[in-house]
Amino acid sequence: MLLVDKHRPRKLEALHYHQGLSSRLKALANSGDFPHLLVYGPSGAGKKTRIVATLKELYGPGVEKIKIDSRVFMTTTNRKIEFNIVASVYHIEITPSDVGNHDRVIIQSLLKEIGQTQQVDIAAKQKFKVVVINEADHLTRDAQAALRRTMEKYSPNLRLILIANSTANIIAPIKSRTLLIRVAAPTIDEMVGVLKHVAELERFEFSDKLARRVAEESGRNLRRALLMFEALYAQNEVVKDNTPIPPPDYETLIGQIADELLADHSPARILLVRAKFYDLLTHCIPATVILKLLTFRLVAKIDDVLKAEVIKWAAFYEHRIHLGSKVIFHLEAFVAKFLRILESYLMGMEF
Ligand SMILES: Nc1ncnc2c1ncn2[C@@H]1O[C@H](COP(=O)(O)OP(=O)(O)OP(=O)(O)O)[C@@H](O)[C@H]1O
Repeated sequence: MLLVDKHRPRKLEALHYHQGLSSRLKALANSGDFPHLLVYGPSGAGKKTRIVATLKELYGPGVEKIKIDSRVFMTTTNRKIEFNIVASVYHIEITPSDVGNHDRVIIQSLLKEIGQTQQVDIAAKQKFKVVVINEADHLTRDAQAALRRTMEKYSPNLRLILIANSTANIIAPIKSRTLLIRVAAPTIDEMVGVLKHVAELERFEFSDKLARRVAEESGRNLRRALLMFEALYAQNEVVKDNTPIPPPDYETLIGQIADELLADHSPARILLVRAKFYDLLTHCIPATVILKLLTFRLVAKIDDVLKAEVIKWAAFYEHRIHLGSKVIFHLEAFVAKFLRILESYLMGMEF
């Protein structure tokens, strides 16, 4: 098991930082009047960990016994869409953005079904079920409107916890019906505290100086810091204060893709790079993360006049990724576009 999972705190009291927030969540969970929540903050700040701990406070340890259900939904055009649900007796967790534009169907059918049934366990501490919605900021407008309606209609049986990176894409009526909770990224000192704690549990020698370097290089993303910390010990027999910190494997691979594209601009390169894209995708690296990192790597190495154009097309294909279903097409299309822009520039043509 990876350290990020092995040492993930399971209770609100065990969370290392933002103590004020933990005690507020605890008070809410015990108040008997739990509201809908919108939890937002940057990646790796500990949103999910905090929510799982809150659910435990609400329902007790039974909430940790989860199973994965695969369900099939029908769209209005009679297309079948498969969708996975993570559920315990007390709550369910969904990521509607997995089905792109069909997210409204999921929200409507699933929430209606849950909202109309009461808690099965009579001894449950709460009468309502909780629905955790991941990546709520990627929901389409239609899905958000459907969500807003369910919030009003089924509120006796249902509480929503929406997770998002930012509230910018969330419609105002949802914001006004939820309690907004911001989970800020931990400070470097707070991260050093967590890293030292994990090192102690694993009995690793870990100096403050090295902990600080890991925290700083992770960009205040705690998950990334813990992964880097683990890689550091897995790849080196002796770890010193100045041992280079290896970047995650997927970043190295994306760096290689960027170098290969810059070295040769032929169509054959696109084919070669495709295998690497598949490799990343099968390891569950989201296509948007691949596109973003690849763009940053490419932009750092091209002429200034091209930068704005490349970023514009990266944004265009990122949008396409959200709309379409075969992400590989859009990654390849971006690569082809990039090579065309570069070639045109090198040949002195308009791009
Ligand atoms: N308060 C905390 N104390 C100690 N460790 C923590 C704390 N919060 C989070 N962590 C660690 O950081 C890791 C990342 O946290 P988490 O998955 O909750 O982040 P997130 O904000 O939901 O990220 P993302 O938005 O990318 O899904 C967890 O696996 C856990 O090990």
